[in-house]
Amino acid sequence: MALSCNRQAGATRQAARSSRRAAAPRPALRPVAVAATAPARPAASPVPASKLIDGKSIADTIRSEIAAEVAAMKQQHGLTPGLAVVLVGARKDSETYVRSKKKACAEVGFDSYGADLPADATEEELLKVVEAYNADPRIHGILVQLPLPKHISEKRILDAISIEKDVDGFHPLNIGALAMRGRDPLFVPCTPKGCIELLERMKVPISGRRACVIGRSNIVGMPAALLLQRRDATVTMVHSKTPDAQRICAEADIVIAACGVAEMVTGDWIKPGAVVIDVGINAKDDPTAKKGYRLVGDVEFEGAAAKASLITPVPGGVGPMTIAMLLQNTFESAKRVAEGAKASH
Ligand SMILES: NC(=O)C1=CN([C@@H]2O[C@H](COP(=O)(O)OP(=O)(O)OC[C@H]3O[C@@H](n4cnc5c(N)ncnc54)[C@H](OP(=O)(O)O)[C@@H]3O)[C@@H](O)[C@H]2O)C=CC1
Ligand SMILES: Nc1nc(=O)c2c([nH]1)NC[C@@H]1CN(c3ccc(C(=O)N[C@@H](CCC(=O)O)C(=O)O)cc3)C=[N+]21
Ligand SMILES: [Mg+2]
Repeated sequence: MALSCNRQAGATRQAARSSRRAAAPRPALRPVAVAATAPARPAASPVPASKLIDGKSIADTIRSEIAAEVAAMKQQHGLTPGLAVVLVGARKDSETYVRSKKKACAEVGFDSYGADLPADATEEELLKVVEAYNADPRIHGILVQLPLPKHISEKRILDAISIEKDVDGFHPLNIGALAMRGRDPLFVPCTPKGCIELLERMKVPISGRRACVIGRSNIVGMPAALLLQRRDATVTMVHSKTPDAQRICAEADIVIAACGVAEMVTGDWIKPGAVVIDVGINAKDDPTAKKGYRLVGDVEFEGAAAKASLITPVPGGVGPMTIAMLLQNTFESAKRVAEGAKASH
């Protein structure tokens, strides 16, 4: 097992890289010249920019807001938020996500800690790591990257994470509070929280609207539906046993697609003018792409965009928001410590 911390060389290197990036001049907004040489999207795409929800750019804004708050926290309280990311095994996609989470931490000024366990690590070994992080005052958030290898009980591991450090928001006590009126969870799961944040920043009204959530997983669909309901939407969840999912979806003003089936939601599923949030991340073979594949969502983008008033792209939609919300949750956790606030459950 390798326990590591990026405080020294890693953090400095990342900070240097991010400040270089921040210093790089942005191209001036000159529509005529720009449009003539470099259209914002490929010319083949009929989707106008005014329909796009730019998750990447909204996430960048949130990250710079957090960076400023972290600097103030360091000054006022001498406290640096710390996030621990635990990876078991070596799935390529998980390694990529964990890397981008640690990089995002460094860029906003957090310390990040990591444990990389081999794929054959035992449940007991993983529990020991979680317990060490629960007890470590430098750490305000613990994320155990999912999925875990089959021989380890996700339930047992997620239940072991201290709810005060459960920045993924997956602990049953946090989910339970999310489901109940008059209660507030300590943390809301990052991906659904990011979906709502996109709707709010785009000024999409939620109260009184019909919403359809496609998928009911513990980490995306179910908490997304709870969040919409808390904002007074009338929510229908559809799943793999729903016979008429398309008809139900076509009545919705807001669609959150999280079914894990590439491009399943076509234009026929979308009511004219609806707002479409595509959570899906799927690799699709594409011989013209550098890696031989490209990422597509659970929504067939161009067909759905033709009907929608607003739509998130993949990549560049919900994904970057998930990471921004993870940073936000970790910051909030550190702030509770800084302010000595007792966790309210
Ligand atoms: N952008 C991001 O930050 C993140 C993206 N993702 C992506 O979001 C998607 C969903 O992830 P996750 O929730 O973990 O996936 P899961 O596989 O855990 O859940 C998928 C859900 O979709 C339902 N479903 C499957 N097939 C259909 C169908 N044909 N019609 C209707 N519903 C269906 C399933 O139904 P049932 O319950 O009956 O099995 C299940 O509830 C994936 O593409 C994943 O890669 C996930 C996490 C974060
Ligand atoms: N404990 C835990 N918490 C998670 O939050 C969690 C997890 N396990 N397991 C896997 C899923 C998936 N997930 C994503 C995060 C960021 C992007 C993301 O940044 N996507 C970019 C592109 C990424 C790329 O290019 O590969 C985008 O959509 O633009 C995607 C997916 C978090 N998850
Ligand atoms: Mg899953």
